[in-house]
Amino acid sequence: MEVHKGLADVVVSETSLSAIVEGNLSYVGYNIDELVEKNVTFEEIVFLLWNLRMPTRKEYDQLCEDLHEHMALSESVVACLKIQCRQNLHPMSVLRTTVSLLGVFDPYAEDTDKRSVYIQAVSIQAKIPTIIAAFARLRRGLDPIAPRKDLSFVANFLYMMTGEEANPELIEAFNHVMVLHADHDLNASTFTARVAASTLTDVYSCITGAIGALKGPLHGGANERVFDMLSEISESDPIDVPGYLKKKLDNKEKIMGFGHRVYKTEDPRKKHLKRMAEQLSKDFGKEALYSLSCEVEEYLLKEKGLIPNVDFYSATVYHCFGIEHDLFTLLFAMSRVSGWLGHVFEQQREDTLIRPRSKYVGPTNLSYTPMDEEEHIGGDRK
Ligand SMILES: CC(=O)SCCNC(=O)CCNC(=O)[C@H](O)C(C)(C)COP(=O)(O)OP(=O)(O)OC[C@H]1O[C@@H](n2cnc3c(N)ncnc32)[C@H](O)[C@@H]1OP(=O)(O)O
Ligand SMILES: O=C([O-])CC(=O)C(=O)O
Repeated sequence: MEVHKGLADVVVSETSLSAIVEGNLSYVGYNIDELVEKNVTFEEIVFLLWNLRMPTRKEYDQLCEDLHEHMALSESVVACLKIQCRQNLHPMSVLRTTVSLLGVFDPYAEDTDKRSVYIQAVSIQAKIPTIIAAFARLRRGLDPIAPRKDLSFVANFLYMMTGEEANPELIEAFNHVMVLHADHDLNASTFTARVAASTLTDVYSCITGAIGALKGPLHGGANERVFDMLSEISESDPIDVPGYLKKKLDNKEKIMGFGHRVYKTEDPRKKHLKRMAEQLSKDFGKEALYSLSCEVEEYLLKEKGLIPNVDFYSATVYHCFGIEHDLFTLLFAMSRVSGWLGHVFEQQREDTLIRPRSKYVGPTNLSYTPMDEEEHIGGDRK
């Protein structure tokens, strides 16, 4: 039995959502560079990933209306968010639990007809920004701000965070970040969502599992750790980028925001995020953070041939948006849920249980001895 550790390079399904070909990333055939350059809205990407084509004006307006209709949180959900404002509970755990809770309050959560599944998906997609913004405010002792029907998905999120309408440049930049994070082949959280969907479980269960997988530091959780690392370097006296990184590499520690299972030369999202990080750091007086990031990138490329992944410059971008660093991965989830849902639909259509094999390497031919008998072979039960 050949073992494919980490399923590296194993193709386990077909998809029409996103493709990584020769270092380029496309969604349903549209290169992300063009989607960013032409300012395609995040709502268009949501439609694209769920329907495998771009919307007509009528379909687009309908999706925006559906999202607006489902953005608000019930009092019960807000009450549960308040309970979760205790220290030491990671915000990604709050998001995971709250999305699961949405299923508890949805009377149609177990329905599997097309319309119900669509409403479940729209409800999850629409409520995630409201959950994040409400939690961010509640834990600071502030009241949540209700979403507005006249604002786009991105503008609404920024508004709910602060109570003020963001300026158009900021909305455009945030929209780019959302577009860039929407889907990415069979990454770990998407795979989690698809494995769950393959058992024909409900949509809330698929997305709850995916959030849990994205939280990990080897996946989406890396963006938060990137910020921790940059802060640690910049707070040290004297600042010694090569010394800091060399020590980590010598200790065989992974540098967060670097390396990728698929990309070995360049992550096509990086150039966009780096450009945004440069611009936003100028706009918000965070140039030192940006130049430190560049120094880290240069050192790791030169010394180890390591390349930044999507999480590296997104940390600087999110920081410039004024987002607290333990919320960074939640912003990733707010975008990626569009891809997860598209993959759940695709997996439901495929209708095949995902169930790989493992190679057994444990002990064999043991003979059972009841625990109360004196002579025991097993250590703990002696
Ligand atoms: C949205 C996302 O999920 S993007 C990824 C976010 N995760 C991170 O940024 C965490 C840091 N990165 C990593 O841990 C890895 O690069 C992963 C998990 C992303 C990919 O891992 P893999 O595909 O398994 O690559 P693998 O671990 O085999 O790396 C190959 C070599 O590069 C090294 N390497 C890879 N990434 C890093 C890193 N970030 N820091 C130091 N060394 C690294 C490995 O140690 C290994 O070296 P070796 O051949 O001398 O043993
Ligand atoms: O594809 C991966 O393994 C990780 C990644 O970059 C993503 O999920 O965006």
